[in-house]
Amino acid sequence: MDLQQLDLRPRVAAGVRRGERAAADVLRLSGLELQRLTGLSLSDVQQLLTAAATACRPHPPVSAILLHRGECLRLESGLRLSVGCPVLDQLLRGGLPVGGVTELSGESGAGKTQLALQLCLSVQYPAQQGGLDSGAVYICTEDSFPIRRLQQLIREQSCLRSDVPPSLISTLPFGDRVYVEHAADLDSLQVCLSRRVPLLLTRGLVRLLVIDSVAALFRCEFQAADWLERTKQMLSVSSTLHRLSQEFTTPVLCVNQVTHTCYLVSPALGLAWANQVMVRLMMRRLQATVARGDQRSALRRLEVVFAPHLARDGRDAGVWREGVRGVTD
Ligand SMILES: Nc1ncnc2c1ncn2[C@@H]1O[C@H](COP(=O)(O)OP(=O)(O)OP(=O)(O)O)[C@@H](O)[C@H]1O
Repeated sequence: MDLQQLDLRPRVAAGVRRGERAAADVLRLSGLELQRLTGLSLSDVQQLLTAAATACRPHPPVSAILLHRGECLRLESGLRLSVGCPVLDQLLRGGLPVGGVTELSGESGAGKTQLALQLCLSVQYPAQQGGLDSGAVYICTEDSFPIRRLQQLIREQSCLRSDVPPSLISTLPFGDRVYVEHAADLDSLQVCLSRRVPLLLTRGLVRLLVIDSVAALFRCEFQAADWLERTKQMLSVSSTLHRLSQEFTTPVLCVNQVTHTCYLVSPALGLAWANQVMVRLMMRRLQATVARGDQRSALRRLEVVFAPHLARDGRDAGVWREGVRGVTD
């Protein structure tokens, strides 16, 4: 934000021109430093600081009455994006939280991509059906986007979502509202997150951001000795994701891989990344199989590893033609 754009008294504006600082820089300086740089009095510096702080604040303050009337979506902590399956929604108390980063980790073939695709369709339903009435942006980092599987999931929506009137399902342009991006390295990811994704969010075209997978980028770009740079880049990506999620009340889903150490399977990227996610889910592929009609599936288990609002728990599930569904008996 340019300080010249602020609504300032002429004397203060003249002082600002002498100081040649941006609004964010001004807030990092003490009152005395600002007085020295601008030649302004203490009360003028106070006015300058108030104007700069107001300009830098991303959201206006919210009063209790606005919250009570439900007029501030951004602060409604209860808002969730349904997974599209009542059993899994029950585990997640309604689905993914809209403000924060959710990580879904698991071994190859566990079904992470299947669940992520399902969320890209679920987000398109109206709020009454657990959606957010908008599209999704899906950033692939390693594999190409599974377009044929997405088409199959779209065809099978009426089977998965028997709770939704078929007339509504047939009117939703599912395929048109999944925006696919490819980011093969960290620079492309940052460009995508800082330019293209905010455009889609600002225009209201998407209300879900998926990165599949986040580990791939950090695994291939850094050697063990580059841990400091790797951590810096990881924090930079995660802070961008948090900002987008908070600013646009949008759930962010990061698919992550796992590392095997002795007999332990743990999510990749270590503690530095673990501290950046709000909800960590883990999907496991078990030995047993389950049947449903004419279909068979390897049994999966979706577990909550940590979340501020959820207990550690899990549900069994299967991956079917129509998508991922919890198994109840
Ligand atoms: N059309 C389908 N019908 C039924 N099950 C399917 C279908 N397509 C994929 N699956 C199941 O999903 C599994 C693949 O899941 P998915 O691609 O989500 O794995 P992943 O956890 O993302 O693995 P990776 O980390 O390797 O990408 C397959 O092994 C299969 O069991």
